[in-house]
Amino acid sequence: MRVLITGITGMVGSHLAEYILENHPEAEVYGMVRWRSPLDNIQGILEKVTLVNGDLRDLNSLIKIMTDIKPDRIFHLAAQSYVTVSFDQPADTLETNVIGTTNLMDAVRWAKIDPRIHICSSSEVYGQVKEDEVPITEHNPLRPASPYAVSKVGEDMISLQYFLSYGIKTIRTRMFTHTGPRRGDVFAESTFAKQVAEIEAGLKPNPVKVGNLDSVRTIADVRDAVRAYWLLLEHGEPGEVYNIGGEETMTVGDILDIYKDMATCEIKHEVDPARLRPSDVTLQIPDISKFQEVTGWKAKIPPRKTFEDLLNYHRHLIKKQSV
Ligand SMILES: Nc1nc2c(ncn2[C@@H]2O[C@H](COP(=O)(O)OP(=O)(O)O[C@H]3O[C@H](CO)[C@@H](O)[C@H](O)[C@@H]3O)[C@@H](O)[C@H]2O)c(=O)[nH]1
Repeated sequence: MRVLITGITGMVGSHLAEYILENHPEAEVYGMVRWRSPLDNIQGILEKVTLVNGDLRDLNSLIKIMTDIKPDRIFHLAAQSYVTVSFDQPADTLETNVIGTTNLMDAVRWAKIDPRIHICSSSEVYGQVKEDEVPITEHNPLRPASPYAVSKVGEDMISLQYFLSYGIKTIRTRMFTHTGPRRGDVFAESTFAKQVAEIEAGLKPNPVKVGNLDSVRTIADVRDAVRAYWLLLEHGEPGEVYNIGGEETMTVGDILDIYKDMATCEIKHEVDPARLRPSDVTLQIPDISKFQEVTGWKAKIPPRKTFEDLLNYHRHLIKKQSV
């Protein structure tokens, strides 16, 4: 079986590749990279995967990849995934996420192949829900509150349309917050961990800079998330959409408190107005029963362990950089 991962160099893509290599040795893993993608996250598996050059904005490059590899499964993870940046660069976000996904599916049509395709939509498509609208099911209304969220609605819907029009076997997930080692340092729980590690190492003054600490999230570990994605393409129904996420609910402020507790010195914090968004999504609690019924998936790693591993990841990077 040939498996193609777009976004293999990112946090999720790299963990997914490792999961497949370890648990499904019969699979040949291909990863799509842009020529300038940093390969740090996949250093340990470079000899076990085949990298192919491509760009979501370049249809020809995708057609070549599909024709050459003829993947049986595609995990489409590549995206502009940062909400804050999407407010500054909305068109760029829409182009990568919506046009890029459309190109990917057109390439599959052109190559006349019939893979099962995981489309990574997002919990952000539900936007700001009301208190009586949680837990969020797949039937909640879509009220995107950022250009990023709009781009994920577009990606989600175009993938459904390609299934309805052409029978392309897209299976969509709306993943709630997932994190762990290798998480980009722009996201809340990762920037907090990095700043704590820098303060511990004497590289940055106290306090930790923060944005809105009141947002409610559930946390899933990225290593549980990639196992969920594998199960999705094994057991999910083409054309369907599934919520996936963690079960423990907490505020972003609670996450900061966990790091304060783990830190080797006293940590203060301060709100940085630049970290506040024009509109924020402050309540995200998923109902994941549809996905669990189909796959039997259950998270194994508790959030505290996830945060500990993420903090240690940043501590390790800082140590490496200072050598
Ligand atoms: N980034 C960031 N967010 C902060 C900060 N302080 C507080 N926050 C708040 O923390 C919440 C989470 O923000 P992010 O970590 O940037 O993630 P997100 O907006 O929830 O989006 C993430 O999850 C989605 C669902 O899985 C993903 O689709 C998306 O790509 C991203 O990974 C938001 O309410 C944000 O305002 C900070 O210093 N930085």
